[in-house]
Amino acid sequence: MEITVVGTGYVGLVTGVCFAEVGYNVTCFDIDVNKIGRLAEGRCPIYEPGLEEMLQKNLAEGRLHFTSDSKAVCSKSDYIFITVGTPENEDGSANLEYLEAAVADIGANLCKDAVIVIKSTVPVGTNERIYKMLQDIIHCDVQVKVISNPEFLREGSGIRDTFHADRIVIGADDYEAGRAVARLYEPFERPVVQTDIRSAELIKYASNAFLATKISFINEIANLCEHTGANIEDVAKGMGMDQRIGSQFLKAGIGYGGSCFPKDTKALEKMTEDYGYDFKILRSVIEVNSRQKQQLFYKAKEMLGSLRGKRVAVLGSAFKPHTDDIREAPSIELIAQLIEEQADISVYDPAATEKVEELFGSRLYYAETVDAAIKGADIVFIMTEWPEITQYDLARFRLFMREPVIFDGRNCYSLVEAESAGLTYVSVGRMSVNVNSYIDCLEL
Ligand SMILES: NC(=O)c1ccc[n+]([C@@H]2O[C@H](COP(=O)([O-])OP(=O)(O)OC[C@H]3O[C@@H](n4cnc5c(N)ncnc54)[C@H](O)[C@@H]3O)[C@@H](O)[C@H]2O)c1
Ligand SMILES: O=c1ccn([C@@H]2O[C@H](COP(=O)(O)OP(=O)(O)O[C@H]3O[C@H](CO)[C@@H](O)[C@H](O)[C@H]3O)[C@@H](O)[C@H]2O)c(=O)[nH]1
Repeated sequence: MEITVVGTGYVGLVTGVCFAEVGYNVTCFDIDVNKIGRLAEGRCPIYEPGLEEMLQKNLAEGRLHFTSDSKAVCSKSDYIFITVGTPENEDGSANLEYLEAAVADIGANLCKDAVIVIKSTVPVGTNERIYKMLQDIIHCDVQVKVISNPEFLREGSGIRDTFHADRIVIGADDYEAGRAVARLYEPFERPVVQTDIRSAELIKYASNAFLATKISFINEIANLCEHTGANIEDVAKGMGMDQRIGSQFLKAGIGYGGSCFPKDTKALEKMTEDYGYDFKILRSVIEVNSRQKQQLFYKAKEMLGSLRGKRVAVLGSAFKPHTDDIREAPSIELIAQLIEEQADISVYDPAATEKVEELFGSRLYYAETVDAAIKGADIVFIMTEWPEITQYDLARFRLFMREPVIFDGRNCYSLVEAESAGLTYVSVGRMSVNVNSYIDCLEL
């Protein structure tokens, strides 16, 4: 059995490495020749716990291969998993140009029967369109099937999520072809949901939009806590213990970021618009998130006035811990606002510094430790709950900062500990200082 994975981003690499780990012969293909060169040497281009070790093991054992020659993979593959990016167009719709280019390449080179499995997140109807596209391109006498198999892994826990997936979703209009893909997943021993192809495509968007809704909902409740004096952590705990609600994705903060929720909620909104439907909840979820992302900045302005010339340390820039991904990270928007304010900015992140530097260059100071980032700072913004930050000794803020003022977007510390460490500490949905009026100054 020969499996090809097209695209070596997060999804492609984790998929390829995990299929190899359970015993398949896997070839990963990418148009990025440099990336393929590094991968073939066992060097992982992304920060993903456990991935590099598993990659090296499967390379050494001969089950995992990397190539930038699409002709070679198309001539031997039984299953071709497409995992290329589907980023956001300017109007919010999903950009399918990478997917179409990958399909055109496969179609032009395919010379044996194959099942094409689309793992990329794509709008409803795309798999059917891809099938038609392949019918037009393929010139050899081969049979091709197109199956939808959306991916649900999270960055930072991709390998664990693959081996412990809650479900594997397979969408197929050809039932037997769908079963064949389901059988590929048998070594993982996870539940499979097989549906028609359009339902599978929508399961992916609906799942992400629902999780984003939970986050925006709890962030709204957190904002209400700040008006009423309730404590968001107690409220979320009390809500989450109801099994119908569930405790996950009820952590209030500075809004969701990353390469999926922001773009997928917008793509779903655009898709519904195109069908002439007004998805009111989804529109609000997106609006609430964009307001939430600006919250800390406005809290700081409300409390301190102009930030011009202030020394500001931003702790954490990845969109969440255990990844170096900064796509749509709330920290990036904050840093841009701080630059506009002419603040003097230092940034610390244990994994994402290189990517932040690519964006902002010499406009920031890139610290290698929390100590170095906060030294001499007037204000700290906590943007990512890395263990290095949540477990930081609070006494050191007093030691290194002038008059420590901490704006914590991830509720990393207990109010009591922050107070006894002598910090002016502002978090989300927990009334440590009077910030009742800041919401009024948000004009979005
Ligand atoms: N990142 C995640 O955690 C995650 C989780 C679930 C689903 N998804 C979805 O999976 C898809 C991929 O996401 P990602 O974050 O892994 O993407 P990515 O941007 O990290 O990687 C995409 C890869 O595809 C390669 N590529 C582009 N065009 C190609 C072509 N024609 N042929 C071969 N390779 C090509 C790029 O060089 C790149 O290496 C998206 O649709 C995304 O929405 C992502
Ligand atoms: O209670 C919570 C949970 C998450 N977040 C934020 O939400 C964003 C997304 O987090 P998470 O879902 O853990 O990360 P992703 O890697 O983006 O994974 C999501 O997006 C992927 C791509 O579609 C899907 O495959 C996953 O199932 C889905 O969880 C991050 O900014 C988190 O800080 C919160 O603010 N509060």
